[in-house]
Amino acid sequence: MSDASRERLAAQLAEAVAEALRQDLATQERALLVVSGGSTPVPFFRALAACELPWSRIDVTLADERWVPETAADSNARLVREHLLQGPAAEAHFAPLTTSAPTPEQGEAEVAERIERLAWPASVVILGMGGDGHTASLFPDSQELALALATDAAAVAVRTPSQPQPRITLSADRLHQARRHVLHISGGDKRAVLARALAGDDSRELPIRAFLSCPLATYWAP
Ligand SMILES: O=C(O)[C@H](O)[C@@H](O)[C@H](O)[C@H](O)COP(=O)(O)O
Repeated sequence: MSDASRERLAAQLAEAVAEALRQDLATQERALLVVSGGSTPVPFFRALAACELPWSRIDVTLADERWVPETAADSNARLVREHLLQGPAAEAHFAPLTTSAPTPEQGEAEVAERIERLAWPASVVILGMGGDGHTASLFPDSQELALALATDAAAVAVRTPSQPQPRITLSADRLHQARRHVLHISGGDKRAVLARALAGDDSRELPIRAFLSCPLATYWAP
């Protein structure tokens, strides 16, 4: 593990994402960035927040979220607010993926309505990946995986035996529609999972496979 190389990678990714947003904002009024949660994006969020951008013209949303209040330690919305929406970047319009409804199934329609108002198609989708090949909240053992891979709905509530909380995820279709796709990962374990995904043929085993031909620009550090 090398913190310095992860920081360097985060800075390179931030510059590439900022450039993509600037490019799109040259021809459209607003641009949308879709980010992932987890631990990997934190240095990227900080580096992007430091980039000079017309933040008030940028929408930000998440690829997925745990159905927890924003005060929870593992809320992706909290992560985005604390590390990305800081300084001038606080001017961005952020659309979280949770509501006050007790379950994601009950909140799904309101979330879908909220995110439909954003500047689709997204300029960039940044995906993470877990050791089981999941990306966003498309887990191999999600009960709704087949639905989330096939539906044209924007967001899907998911129940996953391997995960402690219910979640909500953007559908594969909605994520596919973005202009640019990035996979941001670190560590030898994840490189090995990606190699398996590149060699395999079933998105139900390693859901990241559903994005390999987007094309997916991989940002990896040891
Ligand atoms: O909120 C999340 O957890 C993301 O939805 C998930 O898909 C994440 O990108 C991977 O699990 C990688 O997480 P790490 O960056 O923490 O390894």
